[in-house]
Amino acid sequence: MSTPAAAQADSVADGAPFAARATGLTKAYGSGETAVIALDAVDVEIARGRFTAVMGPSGSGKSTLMHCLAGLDSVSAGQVWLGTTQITGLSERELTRLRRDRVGFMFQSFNLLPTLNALENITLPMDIAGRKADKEWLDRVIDTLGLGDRLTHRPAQLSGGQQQRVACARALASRPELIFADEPTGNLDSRSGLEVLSFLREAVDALGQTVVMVTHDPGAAAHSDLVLFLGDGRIVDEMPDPTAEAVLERMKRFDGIRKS
Ligand SMILES: Nc1ncnc2c1ncn2[C@@H]1O[C@H](COP(=O)(O)OP(=O)(O)OP(=O)(O)O)[C@@H](O)[C@H]1O
Repeated sequence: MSTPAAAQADSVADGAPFAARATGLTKAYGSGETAVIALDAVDVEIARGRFTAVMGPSGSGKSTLMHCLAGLDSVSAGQVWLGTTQITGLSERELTRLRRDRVGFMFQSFNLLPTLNALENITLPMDIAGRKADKEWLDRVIDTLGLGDRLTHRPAQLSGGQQQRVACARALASRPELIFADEPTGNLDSRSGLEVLSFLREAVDALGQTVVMVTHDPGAAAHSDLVLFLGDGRIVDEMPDPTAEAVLERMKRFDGIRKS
């Protein structure tokens, strides 16, 4: 979403005021009478250098929105841009390259490789792409995430919170334009979850990254700058500078609609 502050913070390599943008984004699964409209003509702008949370009831289209914005899923209608690049219409090969070069992902399951140590896991996507890490940036990410003394540990030797921090460092390592996090605290105890949220916040505030996070947790959403609320495949509300209480109250209104 555009705000004056976000517009000012726009120091973008490719000159686009938004990290991602969609217009008329529609996604249908199946066809005919059994078709499910997961996203219904959504217009959305993800401000650069900001932390955006996406919330809404189960089945409201949160993951679908994230997947379509990240070029992980095709759209049925509408346009999606990453920076100034229109990604709708790109070939699968072009999309793979774009995701690899410009997008970072964090999922609920950390997807770390058990035989590699923390540092090897962090640099794996770049190693696969044949790219050299920017050492200064990598050191800063590792330092910010407090992983300096854990780099030679394998995932089994790390706590859940530490593993998720490694996954966070992996998403940040190539300095992507945009990081998508899908329930990044879903599998963590509350202390580790809080740690990861603080680091995502830090990635935005100290490192200037852009983060989009799907979550069910009002406490997690309270770490963001802006919450987008999805209902039945549409963006039905938004809340700048959210608090956990205000988000919870807003979510209750979805329950009220369902029960009435
Ligand atoms: N591959 C698929 N095939 C058919 N329908 C799908 C598929 N993926 C999602 N859907 C449907 O699209 C709608 C939106 O799903 P989506 O996973 O985006 O919701 P969500 O808000 O992320 O839900 P949750 O909070 O439960 O993860 C749902 O009705 C879902 O059943």
